[in-house]
Amino acid sequence: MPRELIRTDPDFDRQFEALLNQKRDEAHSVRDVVDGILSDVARRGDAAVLEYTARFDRLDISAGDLRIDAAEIAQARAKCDRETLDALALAAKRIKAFHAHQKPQDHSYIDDAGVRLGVRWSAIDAAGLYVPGGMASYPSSVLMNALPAKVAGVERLVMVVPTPDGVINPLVLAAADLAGVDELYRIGGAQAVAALAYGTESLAPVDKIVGPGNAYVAEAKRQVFGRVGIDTIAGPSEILVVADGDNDPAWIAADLLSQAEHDAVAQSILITDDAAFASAVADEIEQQLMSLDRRDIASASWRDYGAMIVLDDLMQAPALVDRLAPEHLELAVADPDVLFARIRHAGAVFLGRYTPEAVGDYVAGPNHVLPTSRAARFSSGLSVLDFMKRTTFIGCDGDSLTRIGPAAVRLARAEGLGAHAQSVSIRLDRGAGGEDSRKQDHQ
Ligand SMILES: NC(=O)c1ccc[n+]([C@@H]2O[C@H](COP(=O)([O-])OP(=O)(O)OC[C@H]3O[C@@H](n4cnc5c(N)ncnc54)[C@H](O)[C@@H]3O)[C@@H](O)[C@H]2O)c1
Ligand SMILES: N[C@H](CO)Cc1c[nH]c[nH+]1
Ligand SMILES: [Zn+2]
Repeated sequence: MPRELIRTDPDFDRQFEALLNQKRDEAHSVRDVVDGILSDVARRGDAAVLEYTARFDRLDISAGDLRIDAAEIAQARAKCDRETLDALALAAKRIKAFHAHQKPQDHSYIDDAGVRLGVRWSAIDAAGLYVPGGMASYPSSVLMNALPAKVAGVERLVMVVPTPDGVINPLVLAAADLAGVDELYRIGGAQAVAALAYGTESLAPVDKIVGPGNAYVAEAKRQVFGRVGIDTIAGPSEILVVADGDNDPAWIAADLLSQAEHDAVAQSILITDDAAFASAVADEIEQQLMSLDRRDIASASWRDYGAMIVLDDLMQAPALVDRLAPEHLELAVADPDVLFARIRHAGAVFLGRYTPEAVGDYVAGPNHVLPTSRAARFSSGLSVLDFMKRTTFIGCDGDSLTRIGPAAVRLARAEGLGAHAQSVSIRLDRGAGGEDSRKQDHQ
């Protein structure tokens, strides 16, 4: 049974704290296993990747088969039905349009001292896109990973996806083709993250690795950070639904199960102000589980990590939501904006009874690669900005250096860094601001 927390219970605060501290994806064993895989791939390259692929994905191949070639992609595309390809194209169009709005502008200005200052944005050269594939296949995650990178202007898009038993959903390859992925490899887990970070004989390293995945993938990204960039840690899925008693319990049950079915360590939480509604949702979940294909996964997730929280008043919800900082937050109430205005920490918010989280997983437009495990307190979902970085620039002429340079000299001396002081003062001493220096200014 999932946890039940009642606001009026004297033990509520302790129980809520325990819910917050429940660990789903940070087991020590995962950390050590990943550490071993990363160092092995760094040392032995393809040979190690092939061994782990045989062990974890039951796929015995040679190095020449790691990459998925254009012919296999074309064959896969041909196997997809027209309606599904059309749905994929609609999703791609909407995702691209939303992300196009995120493209940042360069800017520069000349300040009061006459110094030219600014910021220039540029794309990273090569991005590694992790598309999960262990327990389900995610064509939608191909689009969510690749399209922001394309909008940003990344030149080399390298996608990895595990193919358990050698099986791959053709729509995953069709999505990669549609999104303009440059290289595809049939590998997953920590070994794929290692290959992207360190490079192997078959795969040149990338600059940044993005994308969701299970606990092994999330931990591998944590461990390679620094050698390469990473996006947020998007681990096992989560949903928090804030719902009043006017909802249909079947709708809310379906929403909670939509994320529970991702992973036995996914988490679904209901917050309501109506105890009878909470128990109707719980009954409905048991009903719906019976006919769900992925009932084993979903019921394990609901049993072990599910929770129902009953409050006296839904206006108590925002403070709890902010502490939970969920990946997805549904506000299934008549006027969601009242609660939304009071909430700051959530990866993505779904407003009103007619916005199920699943519409955001596929076609709404915003990214579904979102921070999990309370990382929404300090990070955001995948965006165009994850594939770009800023370079600042500074341009002094003789006059402006004369204005701000003396303070730099003084601070450099205060830090005991004589060469720093000298590199500024030498220019001031030789007449910055004077006739000769001005001739070379701003060329
Ligand atoms: N947050 C998001 O945006 C988002 C989006 C989609 C999916 N997800 C999440 O991604 C996850 C996908 O997980 P998945 O398992 O289906 O696919 P996955 O591709 O993340 O993981 C599969 C890989 O895990 C590795 N692995 C499995 N067991 C292992 C073990 N015992 N030791 C070492 N490595 C092992 C294997 O290498 C395997 O190839 C789910 O948790 C789902 O909720 C999150
Ligand atoms: N809900 C997942 C993110 O947690 C994304 C996804 C892809 N397909 C279905 N769902
Ligand atoms: Zn989902």
